[in-house]
Amino acid sequence: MPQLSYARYGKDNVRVYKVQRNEDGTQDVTEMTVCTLLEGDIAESWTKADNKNIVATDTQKQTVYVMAKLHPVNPPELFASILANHFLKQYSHISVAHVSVIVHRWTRLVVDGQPHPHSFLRDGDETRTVNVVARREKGTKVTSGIKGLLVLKSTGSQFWGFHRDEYTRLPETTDRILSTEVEASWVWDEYANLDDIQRDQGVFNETWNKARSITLDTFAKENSPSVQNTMYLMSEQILAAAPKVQSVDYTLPNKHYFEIDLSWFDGLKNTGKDAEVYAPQSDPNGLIQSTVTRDGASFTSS
Ligand SMILES: O=c1[nH]c(=O)c2[nH]c(=O)[nH]c2[nH]1
Repeated sequence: MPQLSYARYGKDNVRVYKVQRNEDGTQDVTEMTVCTLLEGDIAESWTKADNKNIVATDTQKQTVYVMAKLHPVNPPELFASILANHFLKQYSHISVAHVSVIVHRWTRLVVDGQPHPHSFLRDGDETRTVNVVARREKGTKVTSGIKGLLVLKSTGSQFWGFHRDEYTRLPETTDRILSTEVEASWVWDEYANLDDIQRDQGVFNETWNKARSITLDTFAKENSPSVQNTMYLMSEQILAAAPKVQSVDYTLPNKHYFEIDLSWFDGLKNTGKDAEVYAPQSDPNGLIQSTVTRDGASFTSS
């Protein structure tokens, strides 16, 4: 007999914008994309065509809008937790609520040397990410992150001493271009309830800013021996800076820039120390991933 061994459902790509009108006449804006997914006593919709326990995905979407009106949307960790816990409170047959939030950049414009009160710039595709899983009677797991942060350094990166055998063609290098699109996330110690998350709300923005600076500073300053080592140094520093973070994940593509031999054209020198013109590669790319946990924390790869 086939069995429904896992099911969840919800609304993805719910786009929400909220404005905050401040007393001094300035305005703040937040634009986000939300995904909600619910688990619980819902199997009979799949197996018996009985929808009585189905909170329609449209209802979930309307709830996102109502919660965004009734509650702060910043920090996104708090908003996602409010939303997830609302689903558990409102629907006794729902046992797990997953909420993810992607916050898009709207950076205040500087006009005539002054921050403009109500005009903003989309300065890049980088997003702030939050993933919350609230389990009935078990607490709320919050994961925060950065995605789409594209960086490049034109020197200060090496890669040598790697394993060589009959399949190896890559030469060793002590000076190469390093470029990656940072995806980083950090998992918070599990929260027992929404009040604890509310109490901690200041720490989420602070940690996001620190994680972003650590990522950028380490990328720029280290003479990197490998993407692997660089991401480990970043992870260690985030754990040191945020005592309530239990683990840090990085996913870093290695976006290659190939040297071009132009010696066929009048003996032009464009390799090694003479390399100036390179061919950026869209694919394939290296892909380096790791999870760094605090001492004693266990981890099983999925
Ligand atoms: O930093 C790197 N790590 C690797 O594992 C690797 N492999 C490769 O071809 N280039 C690189 N660079």
